[in-house]
Amino acid sequence: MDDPVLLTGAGGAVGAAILEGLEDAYEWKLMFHSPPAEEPDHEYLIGDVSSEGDVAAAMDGVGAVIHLAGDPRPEAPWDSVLTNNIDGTQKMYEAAIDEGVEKFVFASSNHAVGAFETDERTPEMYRPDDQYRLDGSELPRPGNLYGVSKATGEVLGRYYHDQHGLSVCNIRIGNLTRGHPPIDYERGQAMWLSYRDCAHIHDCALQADYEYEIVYGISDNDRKYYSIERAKEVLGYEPMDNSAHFEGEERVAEPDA
Ligand SMILES: NC(=O)C1=CN([C@@H]2O[C@H](COP(=O)(O)OP(=O)(O)OC[C@H]3O[C@@H](n4cnc5c(N)ncnc54)[C@H](O)[C@@H]3O)[C@@H](O)[C@H]2O)C=CC1
Ligand SMILES: O=C1O[C@H](COP(=O)(O)O)[C@@H](O)[C@H](O)[C@H]1O
Repeated sequence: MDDPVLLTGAGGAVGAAILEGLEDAYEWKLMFHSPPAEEPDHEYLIGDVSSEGDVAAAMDGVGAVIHLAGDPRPEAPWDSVLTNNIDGTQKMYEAAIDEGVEKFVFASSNHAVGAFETDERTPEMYRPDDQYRLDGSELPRPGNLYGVSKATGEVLGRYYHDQHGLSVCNIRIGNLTRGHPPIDYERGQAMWLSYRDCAHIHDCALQADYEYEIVYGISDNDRKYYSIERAKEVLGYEPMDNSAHFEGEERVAEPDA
């Protein structure tokens, strides 16, 4: 990727994981919602993804996009997800088409399919011996309006890919936590995404060749109900981490060589 990569939501947790892992791998153009506490080492701008003018300025001169900006709260109200997540993502796609961007990586979420976790399936589906898997080919099944907004972002990508040909990768991110998996939270351990695996899967999504993809962004956890086979096959994703390698905050096993 020779042209700069636009990273929206650069000031957030996922943005931090990506920048920590891939700081020198790309020429970054960062978009923040409010001024960052420290002066970034990369080109940046302040803007709102629901503003056509801000988005056009952000997109100017970039060859690829990682779109993270939005309201990440599972309990977010409709007004917020409508503006920040749905309208913001549609404006990002329009501007990407106008700019001739090649690749668009969208931060989707486990909550786009949260309602597959029925009373009958849980908590067994969170456990290592359970064989239930979602693989990205299933229809969205959100359990909240935030999940609806993420499913809508995926469908917007489908539309802009089919009509305009840009490559789109939707990463249904699990639960990103720094340093160790969530503690005393089986669901979170089953969908843990470590910081370095987060950076790696986004790197893969910038490098690989594909048309339109939906993949799960989790580490290679023994507990899992999301298949990572599609991410491995299409993107070349090779996760390093596994929530089973931790007891609480402490790492008790190393990744397989
Ligand atoms: N952290 C996680 O485990 C997961 C995150 N995601 C998704 O990844 C993305 C990033 O999430 P996090 O970094 O955790 O959230 P975060 O809240 O730490 O970062 C989101 C960033 O987007 C910015 N933002 C919000 N609305 C904006 C707008 N209208 N215009 C411009 N910027 C705006 C915020 O200022 C913030 O810096 C979100 O889209 C979220 O839905 C999906 C699944 C799991
Ligand atoms: O999409 C997201 O998912 C993670 C995990 O969901 P949770 O309901 O198990 O906490 C969430 O932490 C994050 O805020 C959200 O953006």
